[in-house]
Amino acid sequence: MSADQPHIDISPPISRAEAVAVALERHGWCCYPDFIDPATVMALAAECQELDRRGNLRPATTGRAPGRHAGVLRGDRTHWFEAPALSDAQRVLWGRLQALRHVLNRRLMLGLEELEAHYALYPPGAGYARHFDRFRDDDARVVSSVIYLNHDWKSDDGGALRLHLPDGPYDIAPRGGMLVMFLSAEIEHEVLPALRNRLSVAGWFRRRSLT
Ligand SMILES: O=C(O)CCC(=O)C(=O)O
Ligand SMILES: [Fe+2]
Repeated sequence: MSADQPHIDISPPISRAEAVAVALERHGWCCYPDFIDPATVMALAAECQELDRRGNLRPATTGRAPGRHAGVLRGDRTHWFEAPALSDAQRVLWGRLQALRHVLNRRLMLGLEELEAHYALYPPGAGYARHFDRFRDDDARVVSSVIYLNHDWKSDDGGALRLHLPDGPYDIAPRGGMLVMFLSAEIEHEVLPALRNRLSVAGWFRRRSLT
């Protein structure tokens, strides 16, 4: 290679985070199995279940207005991560998501300044109707992420995340450790009801709000 040739290093192995950034740029979404290690997934699942046993998961709302009725739209119960007051398991996941934020900013120049995340538990039969993650009254959400915490999920347990892509619907089973990411303003999606509890951490990478 001559000295004046630009050298762009895209040779493998690229990191998982970089693979996610490349896929996001090309397709607007991506899914990455086993993105989070099984021990962390187990610890997060145990914590989510314990919070639910203690009544600390609350019926989810939609939009920013507190208490906005969501009952017909979504049936999950949630608990927000309250950084910097994070549990050990939350801190591991938070670190991975922040690392991802830096890579997305470096590779895609998205200007993502903040992260917000919550546990979500969908009891059997609960779903989330077709929607976009970007609110009408707040355009700060740029990239959505979901990490699933479900051990040994079977295809007939239901509970798929259905992405509505230009080519048609695409279903992703919520298997433990899987990361799904997509552009919040562009990919419409829904959660199909499941036969068993369906656990996850949903997160949003935000830029400074323009509205
Ligand atoms: O849990 C999922 O698969 C997606 C959840 C979702 O769409 C949301 O919380 O906005
Ligand atoms: Fe969503």
